[in-house]
Amino acid sequence: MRDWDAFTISNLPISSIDLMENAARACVTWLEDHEFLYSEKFTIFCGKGNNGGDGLAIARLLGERNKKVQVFILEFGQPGTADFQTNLQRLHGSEVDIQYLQEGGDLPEIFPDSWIIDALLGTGTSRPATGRLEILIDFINRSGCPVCSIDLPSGMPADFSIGPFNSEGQPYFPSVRAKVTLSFQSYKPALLFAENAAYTGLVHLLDIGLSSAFLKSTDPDFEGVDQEMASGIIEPRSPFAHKGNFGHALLIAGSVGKMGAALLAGKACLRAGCGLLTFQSPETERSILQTGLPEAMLLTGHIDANYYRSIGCGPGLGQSAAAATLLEQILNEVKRPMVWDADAINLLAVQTEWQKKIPPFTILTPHPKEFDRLAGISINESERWNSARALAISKQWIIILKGHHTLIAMPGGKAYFNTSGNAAMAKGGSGDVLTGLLTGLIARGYTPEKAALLGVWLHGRAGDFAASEWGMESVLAGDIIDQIGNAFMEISS
Ligand SMILES: NC(=O)C1=CN([C@@H]2O[C@H](COP(=O)(O)OP(=O)(O)OC[C@H]3O[C@@H](n4cnc5c(N)ncnc54)[C@H](OP(=O)(O)O)[C@@H]3O)[C@@H](O)[C@H]2O)[C@@H](O)CC1
Ligand SMILES: [K+]
Repeated sequence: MRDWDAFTISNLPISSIDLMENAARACVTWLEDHEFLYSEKFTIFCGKGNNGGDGLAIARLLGERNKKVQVFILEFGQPGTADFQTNLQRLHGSEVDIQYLQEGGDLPEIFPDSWIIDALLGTGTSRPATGRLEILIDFINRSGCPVCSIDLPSGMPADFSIGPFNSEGQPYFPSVRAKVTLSFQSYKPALLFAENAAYTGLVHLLDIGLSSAFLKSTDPDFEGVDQEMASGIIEPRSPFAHKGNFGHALLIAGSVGKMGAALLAGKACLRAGCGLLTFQSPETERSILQTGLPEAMLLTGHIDANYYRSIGCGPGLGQSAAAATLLEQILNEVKRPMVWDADAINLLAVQTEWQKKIPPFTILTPHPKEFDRLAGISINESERWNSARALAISKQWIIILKGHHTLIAMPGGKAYFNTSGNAAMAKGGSGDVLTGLLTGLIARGYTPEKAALLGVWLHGRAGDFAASEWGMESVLAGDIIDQIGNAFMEISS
């Protein structure tokens, strides 16, 4: 982010103070467009870095709109940054009340019915808050006033989880609890971790005019998957092709009582566009599969695994000895990337000698608990993300770590986070849909890397369409499948 700022300042005719003004204006415009400006009073807490400079500029702009504004500047024992000082001078000419908070001094008296603007610390946070800063963060959190944090909730480091949490529920990094966080230009990793969400509140990204040339000139090792990226991956379906051109997928899925998972994966697999689908499932469950998904075939005997263009393993498979034998046979025969999920991953965590047989670029789709079984327990989400990235490199697997912002860690070291999807998808069966979709996309001809990015995006967008039809509480995994077509059409047009 700092490199991006510096690139913009040296390549665009814009100074850092003007960039700060852009940032403050973007915040106030957002506030004007939302309920915040119905409030007449604002209490603004500023540090002495550039985040505090943003707070001072916001104070001036709110003052110009005839709002009642109090500013409290926390003395860190350092002079402010140059842009902080410039904004302090600009503010001195206004009606805004400015007070300084000293180490050891009294806590401030604030308007009880104001909104708090939190501009104590931003991306410069380098360590857990202590002393006066920690006391002030606690004071803000107990004030009962709604809080709007600028760039990041103060105290939250830009790249990490604020946890682990102690027995009283206090995080290792004491942080402001915001109702809304207005962040500049791009997601900081901290804004993506589910365990930080109670502190970030709703996150809104604001465009402050950072140079797009910078993004084109670099290949960041961490990037968001968005509609533009998904549209760039999708390949049109040739009008001259037949079903054999779109690949034959094999799903090793289902066991007694868990055939629903197999069906969900199978339907999603075919919705991904592949030509043919065969299940390897228990013979006794034949009628469920053939009634539930007549488009698919069923295999109960020996598998010639190399016949299939893609293989997905795990949905509803269970962890029986028979399932383990089947997977071991697959591992001994198959040399091309597969998709492994659910019980296949749980078995892999136990049968550690299998791990070296997993073909490179195989996609694994664990949820956090499955991942911890595979890679060891992480103390927080940022550690888990780092662990997933390291495992993807060391094993040459593609790891899709499912979550609110699903992480996609590539064997080459690059990682992506997904920006589609919603909490309505946190229900049984949703993961089976993703596994089927990924298996179908590989059969359809996408490389595993492209299938991972496209599949995760489509799955999330289908979930978004399903949530807008059924509401956040009532989406079923099958509803996600029904919307895969709409998600495809959105990025194909
Ligand atoms: N660059 C630009 O053009 C633009 C930047 N913008 C804004 O700038 C923000 C980044 O500004 P920044 O780099 O000055 O960092 P910021 O977070 O304000 O403070 C760092 C200071 O805090 C200190 N400190 C750290 N941790 C601490 C702790 N626990 N307890 C106590 N002190 C602690 C740290 O001390 P140090 O670690 O060096 O000892 C340093 O003195 C960014 O988030 C955005 O809001 C926008 O205006 C857009 C244009
Ligand atoms: K802040």
